[in-house]
Amino acid sequence: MSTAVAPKGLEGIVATTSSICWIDGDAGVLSYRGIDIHELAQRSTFEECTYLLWFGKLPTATELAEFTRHLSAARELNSKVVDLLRSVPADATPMQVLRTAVSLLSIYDADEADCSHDANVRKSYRLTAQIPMIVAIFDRIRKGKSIVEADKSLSHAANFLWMLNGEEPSETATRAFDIALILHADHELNASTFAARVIAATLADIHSAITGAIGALKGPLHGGANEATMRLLYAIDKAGADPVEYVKQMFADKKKISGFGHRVYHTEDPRATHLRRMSEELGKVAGNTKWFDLSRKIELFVKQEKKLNANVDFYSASTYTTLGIDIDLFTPIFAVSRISGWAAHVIEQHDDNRLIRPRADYTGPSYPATYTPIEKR
Ligand SMILES: CC(=O)SCCNC(=O)CCNC(=O)[C@H](O)C(C)(C)COP(=O)(O)OP(=O)(O)OC[C@H]1O[C@@H](n2cnc3c(N)ncnc32)[C@H](O)[C@@H]1OP(=O)(O)O
Ligand SMILES: O=C([O-])CC(=O)C(=O)O
Repeated sequence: MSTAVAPKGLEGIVATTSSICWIDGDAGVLSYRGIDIHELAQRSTFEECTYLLWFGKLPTATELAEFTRHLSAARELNSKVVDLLRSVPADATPMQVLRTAVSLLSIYDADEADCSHDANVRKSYRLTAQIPMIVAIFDRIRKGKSIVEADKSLSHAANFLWMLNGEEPSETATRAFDIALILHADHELNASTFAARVIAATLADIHSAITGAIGALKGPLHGGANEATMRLLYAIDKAGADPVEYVKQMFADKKKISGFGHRVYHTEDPRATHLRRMSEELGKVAGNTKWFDLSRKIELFVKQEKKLNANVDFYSASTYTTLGIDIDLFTPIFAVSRISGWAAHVIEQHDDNRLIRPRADYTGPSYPATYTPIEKR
């Protein structure tokens, strides 16, 4: 066995084969099953991308209609899960609640322990339909509003906005949200997907894998960075500060700027290109480009000073704020989309499984260390 130690954080290590997502971090290319993300963002829908991720090809019109019907039919939540959403403290964060509710879902899922391909696909439909429901229902409960029933005639994006706001979303908001879902759907072996695959590789069920993935997504170095970005924008705005001076001070204090940098991209994150445009366009439609303008000033300065590019989380912050979405829903909304990629990876892992179990380079006391009896320590 090789004794070479992998680079810290496993940077650059190829840990598995996968046919789902291909990234060229130097050229700024992201593709789902080989299809460029720019083309998908312009021409596809979240439903079609999810089909592509799960089944490895674009659907025919009949296949897409069938898939969409299955996905919307799965918009059902066990009443025990709704009871949980009612019983948690109103100040619980939506990410805490989502992680807990997805874990609870497994108890009421008829296929829970079945890790066969077909059972995984059935559970993937359910999880993909249920995660947005959990996010929307909890948000309404904590605000003292009545729950809005799912509308099975609406698209995935429109139904989420409908259940969240209780009013039919505009076409502009629905399409913007759908594009955001497309952009966030998968990203190869990012931390949450890798966590999901490690869990799945023990032959644990998909709910366990997705519960773990949600836990990994929550961190500010990963999906939590979209919330952290918006908190930064609010802090600058509230202080009435010059964004460049504010960020300069953060650099001086050795603080990281959320929404910048990436382990794989060494150039523009192709998803940021779309989110930047959406942030600006939605701001213009809403008659308020304040958050876009502030973001752009920060982006130009960070790029100039540190050669760091905005990642997917940077402009999703101002985009979601302009869509009227609360800050602590940003990371749950990442999960509303990423469930499609997580599911694809769990299915792929279970279809050709081997336990994932690397080694550690031991740096503790040398062996054999003395066991001193407790009374002599
Ligand atoms: C969906 C996603 O998960 S996208 C990523 C979301 N996360 C963020 O936006 C959080 C901010 N960004 C970061 O923390 C990092 O860029 C990560 C976590 C995304 C990538 O991390 P790594 O590949 O491990 O890079 P690492 O953190 O080692 O950074 C390398 C160097 O760039 C600096 N750097 C990287 N990102 C930033 C940043 N956002 N702000 C300031 N400096 C940064 C580091 O301080 C480090 O500098 P040093 O070599 O002088 O110590
Ligand atoms: O790939 C990564 O490390 C993080 C990321 O951009 C994502 O998960 O979308």
